[in-house]
Amino acid sequence: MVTEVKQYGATFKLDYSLVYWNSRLEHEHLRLISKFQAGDIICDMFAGIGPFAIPAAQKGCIVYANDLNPDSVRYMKINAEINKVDNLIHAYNKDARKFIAELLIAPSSEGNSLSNEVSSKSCEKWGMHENRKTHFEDSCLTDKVVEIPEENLSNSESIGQLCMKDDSNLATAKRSPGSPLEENGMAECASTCVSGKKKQGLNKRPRGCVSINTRPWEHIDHVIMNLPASALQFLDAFRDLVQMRYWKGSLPWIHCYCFMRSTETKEYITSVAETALGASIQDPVFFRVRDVAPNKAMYCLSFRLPEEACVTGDGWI
Ligand SMILES: C[S@@+](CC[C@H](N)C(=O)[O-])C[C@H]1O[C@@H](n2cnc3c(N)ncnc32)[C@H](O)[C@@H]1O
Repeated sequence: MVTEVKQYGATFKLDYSLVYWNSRLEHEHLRLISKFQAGDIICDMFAGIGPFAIPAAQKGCIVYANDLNPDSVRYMKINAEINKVDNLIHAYNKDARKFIAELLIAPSSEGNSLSNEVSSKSCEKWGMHENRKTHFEDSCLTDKVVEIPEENLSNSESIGQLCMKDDSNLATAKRSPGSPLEENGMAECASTCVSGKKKQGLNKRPRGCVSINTRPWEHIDHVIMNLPASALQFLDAFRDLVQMRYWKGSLPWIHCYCFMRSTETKEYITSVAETALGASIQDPVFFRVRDVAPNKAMYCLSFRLPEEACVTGDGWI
């Protein structure tokens, strides 16, 4: 049965029989999003119909959101449109390991750039249906301008500080022609122009426009992993994935949801995460989300991806 629910000002259309929805997570969605800032690049590996992705995009974040369930992705796209943030959310329907590997894979060689034609094709594939295609093609090949209320830009994110070099050819991603990214159109459309001004149309460039051209293998601010029963095991996907020679700025925060039984400890959960990552975690932060049974609670384990888990040399794996 298709229904509509509201959370923190966003509307979500969904069919309970086809997709996951838990209204008891509303506070947790809000808590995590409160840590994001306009312009942040967010990667949601288990996005469902978008309860993290959509409010994050409403805040002005660029979101790469994935779910294995095609119905979830279908509703996520519908909800992105309903909430008018479809220009900030890039939706994928893949297994989470494949998704993160393809999103973060770095170019095989500098200067091996694909043509605009490839980017355009990728963007066509990204389109939800025919009448959206022009919009996505346009937005991939030119800057996108989105409307963000002034109050969503904090003082530290004044337009001048956020503004980066304009690069409307971001879509010409440096990929080898055989890359799966070419086929799937991943990471091609991250050139987003964020405007603090109200009432700006798509592809119009206002004065004071903020352009964010960072590609996901260069920088991601936060990764969300809300699949509490097994997200810890998915951390192995990050082993040797980020290449430090391409990475700009701090490594991402990973927010990995998990269950903890009363017989288990935070140290034990951390050790499970470290084993999966193949690296030690510095200063893990645990947040108790809710009790799910008398002896079992849901937690969010947050930590910065350790450099030890990344490729630090010049080598290409
Ligand atoms: C607990 S729900 C979380 C959904 C949403 N993030 C939320 O907070 O409500 C987990 C989601 O992970 C998806 N999922 C399960 N296994 C997956 C996998 N291997 N790769 C990607 N997504 C997966 C499910 O379809 C489901 O939508």
